[in-house]
Amino acid sequence: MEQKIKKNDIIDIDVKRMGINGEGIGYYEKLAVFIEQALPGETVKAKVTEVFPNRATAELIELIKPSKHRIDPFCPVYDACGGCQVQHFDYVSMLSQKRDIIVKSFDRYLKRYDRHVIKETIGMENPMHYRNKASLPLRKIDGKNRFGMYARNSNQFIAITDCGIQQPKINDIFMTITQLMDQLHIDSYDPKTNQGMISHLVVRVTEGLDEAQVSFILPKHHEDINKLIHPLISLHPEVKSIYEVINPDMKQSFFTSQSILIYGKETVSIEMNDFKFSLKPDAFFQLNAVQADKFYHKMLELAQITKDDVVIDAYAGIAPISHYIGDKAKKIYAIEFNQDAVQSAHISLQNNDIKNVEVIGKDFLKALEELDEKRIDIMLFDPPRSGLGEKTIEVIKQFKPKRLVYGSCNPSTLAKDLNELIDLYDIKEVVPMDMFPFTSLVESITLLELKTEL
Ligand SMILES: C[S@@+](CC[C@H](N)C(=O)[O-])C[C@H]1O[C@@H](n2cnc3c(N)ncnc32)[C@H](O)[C@@H]1O
Repeated sequence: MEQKIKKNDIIDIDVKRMGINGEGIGYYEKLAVFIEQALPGETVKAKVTEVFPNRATAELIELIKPSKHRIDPFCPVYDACGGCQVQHFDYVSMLSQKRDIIVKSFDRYLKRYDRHVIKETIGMENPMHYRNKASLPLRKIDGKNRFGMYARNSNQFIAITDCGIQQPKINDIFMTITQLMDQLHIDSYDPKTNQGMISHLVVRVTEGLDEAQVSFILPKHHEDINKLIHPLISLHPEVKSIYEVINPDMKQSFFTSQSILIYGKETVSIEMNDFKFSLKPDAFFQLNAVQADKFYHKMLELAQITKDDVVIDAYAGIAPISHYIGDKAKKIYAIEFNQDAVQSAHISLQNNDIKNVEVIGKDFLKALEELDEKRIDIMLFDPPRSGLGEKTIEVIKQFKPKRLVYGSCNPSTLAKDLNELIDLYDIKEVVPMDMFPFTSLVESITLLELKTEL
């Protein structure tokens, strides 16, 4: 079908809602047009950048009628950097947009549901400086090593000096390391020229115990990396753990099996809800600890666990959910396939003297296949963005736990998964949770109860 608009057309358009990537969406002759940085309620002039059969994209060129919720972004490189998507929208309005993104996903993918089950988004009192870990590329620019981010929708490097969503200590450590590299003539690796030494830095800082872990990511081993250790720890004694990670192709994640401890302890410690967690560099830990604590408490509240319940903590990471449940359940199986996370979970459960959790270091489906347990009362899920998927849903239908608590970081896969479960389960409550302020990411927790009439 021929579209009414074509590339480079300039259009005036009313923005109706926000898409999952934080863009404004308006309709031109029924065609959805996605406009970056346009806000719901605005009328804008936009230049069409691409036209596809079912949608178009456009670039905002003028605000004809701005939203009263539009604000000035706090970050000087916000327009270029791809890290945040919604700094131009006031925080409280964005919280209700996050709920709306879930509503729109449910409208699209669920054959039936009651909108009232979706509650208000739980936000942060102070949404700045929440990230406790950053994995950033390095580049040498005008003779100096810099850390940065990639530009929106591209791999163009944008140098930064400070980031308002990272904890200040992370910014300080990045700054110190790049300055030390300048002094010691250690260069950032440049993939275009294949020259230099360090391609990325991963820095994690821990709440409560104020420890830091630094991982240098290098395409190949280099002895000179050791020169950075002593100046770094004398300037930042909180750095308790340093790794050299050899990653020749950067295809998958930063961490590879060649992660070598070059200074200090294998793990750093974080305190949350009176638990002390020990983190290896590649172990998943929620990036926003303040919200993570609320997230786990909410999961626990919705799960309504009793002393007789056998519980599965699926996609467990270092098993924080199992820690929060602790002796409220009869038995908990924490299932996680990342071995760094599994080791961290074992150490943490032992340190916190939690005895009724069995950590199974396997793929979720394999673990359930081998599980010698006839009855599972409650399953708590916290999967990656791809959601549960068909096979996991089959397993749920086979075990039929009385209650499912589903922590999700992707409203689309959540809605698709729920659609496969609603013949067997009632959706009782969906609680959106803002784990990543100033981004368009939406997390939520859903409580499902097995239908009683079945
Ligand atoms: C979103 S994280 C949640 C971790 C944990 N619940 C927390 O709050 O810290 C998802 C975890 O699932 C793990 N994972 C992903 N796919 C898996 C699978 N098929 N089987 C077991 N674990 C898996 C990942 O390694 C990751 O640690």
